[in-house]
Amino acid sequence: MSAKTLYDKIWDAHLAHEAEDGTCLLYIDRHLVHEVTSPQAFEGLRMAGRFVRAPDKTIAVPDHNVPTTEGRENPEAMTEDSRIQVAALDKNAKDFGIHYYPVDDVRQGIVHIVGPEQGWTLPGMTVVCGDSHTATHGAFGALAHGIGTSEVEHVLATQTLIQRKGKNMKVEITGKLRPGVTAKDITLSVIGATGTAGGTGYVIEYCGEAIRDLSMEGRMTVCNMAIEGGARAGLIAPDETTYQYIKGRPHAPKGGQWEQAMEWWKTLYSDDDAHWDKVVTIKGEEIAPVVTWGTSPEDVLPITETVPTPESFSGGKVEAARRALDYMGLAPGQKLTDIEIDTVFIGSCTNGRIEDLRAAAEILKGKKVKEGMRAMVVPGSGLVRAQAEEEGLADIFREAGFEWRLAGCSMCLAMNPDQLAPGERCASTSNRNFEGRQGYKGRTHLMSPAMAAAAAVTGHLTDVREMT
Ligand SMILES: CC(C)[C@H](C(=O)O)[C@@H](O)C(=O)O
Ligand code: SF4
Repeated sequence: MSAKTLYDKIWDAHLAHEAEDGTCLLYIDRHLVHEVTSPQAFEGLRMAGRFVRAPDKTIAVPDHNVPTTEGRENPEAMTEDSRIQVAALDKNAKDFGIHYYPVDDVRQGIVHIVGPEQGWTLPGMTVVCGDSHTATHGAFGALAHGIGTSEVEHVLATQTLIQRKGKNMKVEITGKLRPGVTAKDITLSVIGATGTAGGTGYVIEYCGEAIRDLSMEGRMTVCNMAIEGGARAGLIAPDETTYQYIKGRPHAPKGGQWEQAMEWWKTLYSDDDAHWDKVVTIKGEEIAPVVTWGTSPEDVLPITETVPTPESFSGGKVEAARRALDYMGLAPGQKLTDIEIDTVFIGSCTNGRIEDLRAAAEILKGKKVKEGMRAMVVPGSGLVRAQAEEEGLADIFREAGFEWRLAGCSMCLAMNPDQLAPGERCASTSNRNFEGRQGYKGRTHLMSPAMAAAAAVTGHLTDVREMT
């Protein structure tokens, strides 16, 4: 048998059919559903008189539209569009008998945080969700594809997905990270190096010592942004860290089933002589705490740098950079640490997990946010929130002047009440800095939770290494 990558192995184990032209039918183990991309899919089923093929493998949770303030169960708290989408998910979950975490359930949260937390996401699985950041689940060594609404309907009805096989790309992060450098800096630096199209057509497997050293939270942060690098999915081979995280979670296998699962999980690695279509290697020691300066996740630089001149780029990127600087209200040559901010958002499926909150609280302990700063922490799930309260993190945030919110996508995207006003500038732990992403004419700088906390205190983008 020829050598295989981890991607090849999971793919082959789920291949139900391959047509002559290479179109394949993959069996899907887990289907995660949120309120934005599912209403038409369920409507399609209803109109065709079909049902959900595997309701036990289908898990729904509202996250994008939900307000993050107290009293949010009240329909009045939402815009009409949001209300309709959330009400549709409520009804569809009940009508079709799928697993559901409604807005008043402590387990509710961002779909990509809830899935792993509840033990739905397991190594070697195929996972889909009508959401581009499904890549997050790849941190468990699961093949996780973001899909569109028509595909959501197809998976609901058949538990299969039509796909073509992607190419294999290896991203190796060697050695150790330096102090102050986190998973977010890894994933942003990879995109900085490869560009937002660098992964197009590929499934990326992240490996190397710096990846192995990451917690599951950190690995999820890395895989979450595989999609921003253009890849179809991101993967990390499971190991002891993975098994420890999974063990005992509500839907994780137990007893004999655990042993059986482990037999399969232990085979989930890329063979030494497997073929890679593309390889990128980055030295862990050379990664710095980074921030984005522009309107694409690839517009990333170490915090010690200055805003680039558009002419320093080539091709179409010259004009793109000019436009980005204009939108961001920045001047070439300006020190990144001189950029003043008025808003801080800590949360999202990239950085809304307990470890992220711990890292931010560590910086904020005994400090106050800069006067006039609007700073909020939005835990990625109700359980993350509860744990943070138990650990005393919520008190640290509140005492520092942060708002302590309920779980949801929140200010990661402008689909709910948490938004930037035109011209506002945000230090954000989310994953996208596109024009208008956090609100019309809002300006976003992406960074790690520790860096965002540091900026909240000083009022400008800050090198977290100077905050101790
Ligand atoms: C709303 C949803 C379809 C979208 C996605 O696919 O990623 C959102 O989660 C995002 O992050 O932009
Ligand atoms: S937190 Fe942001 S990136 Fe993640 S699913 Fe929600 S909107 Fe998308």
